[in-house]
Amino acid sequence: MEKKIAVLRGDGIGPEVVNESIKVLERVAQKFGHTFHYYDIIGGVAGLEAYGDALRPQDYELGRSCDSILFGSVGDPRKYTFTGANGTKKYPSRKEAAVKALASFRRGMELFANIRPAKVYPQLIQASPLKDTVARELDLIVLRENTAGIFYAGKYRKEIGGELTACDECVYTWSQIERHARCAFDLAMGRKKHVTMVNKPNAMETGVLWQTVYEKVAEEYPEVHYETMLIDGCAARLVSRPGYFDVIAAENMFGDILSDLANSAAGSMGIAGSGDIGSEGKGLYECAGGSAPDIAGQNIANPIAEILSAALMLRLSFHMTVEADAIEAAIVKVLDDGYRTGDIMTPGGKRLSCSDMGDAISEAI
Ligand SMILES: NC(=O)C1=CN([C@@H]2O[C@H](COP(=O)(O)OP(=O)(O)OC[C@H]3O[C@@H](n4cnc5c(N)ncnc54)[C@H](O)[C@@H]3O)[C@@H](O)[C@H]2O)C=CC1
Ligand SMILES: CC(C)CC(=O)C(=O)O
Ligand SMILES: [Mg+2]
Repeated sequence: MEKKIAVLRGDGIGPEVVNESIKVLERVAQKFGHTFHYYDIIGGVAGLEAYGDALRPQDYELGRSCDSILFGSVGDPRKYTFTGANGTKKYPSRKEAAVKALASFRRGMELFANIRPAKVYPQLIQASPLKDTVARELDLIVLRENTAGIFYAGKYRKEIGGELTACDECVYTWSQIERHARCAFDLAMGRKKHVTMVNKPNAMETGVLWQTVYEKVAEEYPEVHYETMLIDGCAARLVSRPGYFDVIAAENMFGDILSDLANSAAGSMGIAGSGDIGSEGKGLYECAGGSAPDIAGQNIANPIAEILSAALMLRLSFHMTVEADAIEAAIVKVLDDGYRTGDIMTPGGKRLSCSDMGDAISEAI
């Protein structure tokens, strides 16, 4: 098969981990007889520095025209503020910020389903901050809504009554929730048939609408055990009984937070793969974590998150199941062999650099 992949390496550790994903994809191409064509896009802070634009319109069109996008995280808090003419710190508006590169694809391509699996690898159980007995049952998907909510509705920062004031509205439509609900129930049908829809209807009108729509869609899936849970209670249960969950369905901001929580409970953000998918089948694949500026440029990041994201691309957008399985099995083999990057806090093991971990996974395929 031939596939076109847009590659946006992004900022911080983005280029380091994306390069390892491409190494692994090339090994898959060689072994299974595929051809992947890569189309580079410079975006995020790198785009701001190169072109004064976190994502140029022509680069958005390029990404959209490809079969999928492999994306390194964007943003760098070290470069987020800049000094204004009078020496005061200034904060850019969201339109000027690096996140535009990500938001443009998510919104423009209607990639409404952000699939974020989190599971504890038995080999990494001691890396979890949770007790062994609690951690070993963690195997879930956070399905985060990706195109609406507080990230995208009415926003302002202005002076009102002599005081600097800011506002972020949270808006959801019935159809945005409905397509998300169908995706959650379909995912659950292929797993443990359990959907927990997380929101805050006791405080938010959008939460009430989420509940109404989800209840209606749930009627079409009588085999699935459906329930709602308040976001705060869900966060608590994620660390006390993570094995309780199967598919956690959440609006945008809650899903953003819970997916980091679930993956950190599983051992590290360095193993957190993620895929943003729309109804056309195309997707944007990126690790769930950020650009990790604290470890950038040292070749010590864990490439597994980005490699798992590439495997998700093969599985969900290219329907290459055997190939995706091969990547996931190679990761298990490497972990079985005791190889670890520095973020994995297990005793012993052989510490590898980011690029050596990429080599090891690629050789294990
Ligand atoms: N999809 C995207 O483009 C995302 C971008 N960001 C951006 O990333 C920047 C940094 O955000 P933070 O809050 O620091 O979150 P972060 O996820 O980048 O880092 C949090 C912690 O996890 C560690 N970590 C993350 N990924 C790792 C990996 N692959 N290997 C080893 N350790 C890893 C980091 O070293 C750090 O200690 C910000 O500008 C933020 O806006 C954050 C999340 C997603
Ligand atoms: C840069 C953020 C808006 C994105 C984020 O945190 C995420 O996608 O997990
Ligand atoms: Mg996040």
